[in-house]
Amino acid sequence: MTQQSNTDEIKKGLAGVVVDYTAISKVNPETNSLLYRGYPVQELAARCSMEEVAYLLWHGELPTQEELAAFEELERAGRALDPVVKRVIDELPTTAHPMDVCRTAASVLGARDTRAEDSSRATNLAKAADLFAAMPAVVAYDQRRRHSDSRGQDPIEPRSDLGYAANFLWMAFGEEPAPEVVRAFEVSMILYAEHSFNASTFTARVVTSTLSDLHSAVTAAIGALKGPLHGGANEAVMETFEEIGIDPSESHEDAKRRAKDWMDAALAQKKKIMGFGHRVYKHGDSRVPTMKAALDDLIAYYGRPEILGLYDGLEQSMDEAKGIKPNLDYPTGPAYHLIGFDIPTFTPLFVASRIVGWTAHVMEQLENNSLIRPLSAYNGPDERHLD
Ligand SMILES: CC(=O)SCCNC(=O)CCNC(=O)[C@H](O)C(C)(C)COP(=O)(O)OP(=O)(O)OC[C@H]1O[C@@H](n2cnc3c(N)ncnc32)[C@H](O)[C@@H]1OP(=O)(O)O
Ligand SMILES: O=C([O-])CC(=O)C(=O)O
Repeated sequence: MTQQSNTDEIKKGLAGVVVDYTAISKVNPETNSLLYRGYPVQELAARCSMEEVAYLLWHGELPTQEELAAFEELERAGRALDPVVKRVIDELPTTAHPMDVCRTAASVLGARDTRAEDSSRATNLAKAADLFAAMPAVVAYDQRRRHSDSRGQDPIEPRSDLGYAANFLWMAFGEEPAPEVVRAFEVSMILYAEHSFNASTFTARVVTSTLSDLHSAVTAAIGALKGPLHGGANEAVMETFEEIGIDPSESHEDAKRRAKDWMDAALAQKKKIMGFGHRVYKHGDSRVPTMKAALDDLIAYYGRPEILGLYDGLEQSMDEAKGIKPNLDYPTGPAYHLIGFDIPTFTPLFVASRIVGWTAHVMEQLENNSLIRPLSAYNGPDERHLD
């Protein structure tokens, strides 16, 4: 291959490159749709629990009642914070970003897993279910310890009478959450669970393609999700809201006006606005209407119309100025804020959900593996010699 033909083939950021098949989800920007194993994500979000969706993504079919009961039992049994993970977290400074804490926890759980070198499908399914069950306690405990005095706040014991989403909120806040809040949170978890070959999932597949283990793939994927061009954008959205200023006594219209002014000034300075744009969807993210409806429910439940004013103001002025639409991180940011999570916890919430998609892709990659190793076009100095 000549240098010239090599260069012609370069696709920066792999934009538009199809690298493999997947049967896990279908992102279709033409129809603005997202299917998990063939089911529209909107239908799943309206009718299913997070546990059912996790089962579907891993197994390819929704569980029967018996299969669901068995999976729920397994998930509930694995919720407690691992004592070694707790000790390691306690050694980390409370200034550590919660994504670094999640990444460390995934790595510690891998090092403690006696099945580490077994990558059979049955073992990987068990490892995936364990990680899915374990991560909420990590996220919840880390938020609690960051808001306590130097002795730390004890983790809240999980409740086996609550579903995945309700128990997650219980462990984070120590209060039984209202059904409206649980439902909105569960919808966000379902929407975040899977999205084909996004950057973090591709990272997991690259690691898996070397025949490394599932926990290594998830640990690397967490690192990829952290960046603001990917999962980190949900935190950046809320930082934007805070920069504009949140005033619960303000009307929807006043908040909207201030948000529009902020956006016009930011775009005039050519700033990139987090929570807008997408590599695949160019006419709007298929998941946003469903998450926006969940956000509307939270705004009504908490009585916070000014949040909607900020949301509408930014969205409208971005649309008018550049025609760029919000992505899923745009409605989840204010939704998590209303629920009571602090901003650095937002991307770890994404982790807890996306563990499902990452691990489904780990198993799919192994079913028909080929080492992922693209080529590069060299543009460094010509050959030279030491003399
Ligand atoms: C769950 C998720 O991970 S969803 C993604 C979350 N990430 C964000 O919200 C970060 C903000 N958005 C972005 O940075 C981008 O839209 C990305 C990275 C998501 C997608 O990027 P790409 O497909 O590479 O599009 P690209 O960055 O080339 O943008 C195309 C044009 O739109 C502009 N644009 C895209 N997104 C934005 C944005 N959020 N704010 C301002 N301008 C934008 C670019 O500046 C570029 O303009 P130009 O052609 O005049 O240079
Ligand atoms: O698909 C992408 O590039 C990013 C995204 O929306 C996701 O991972 O959910």
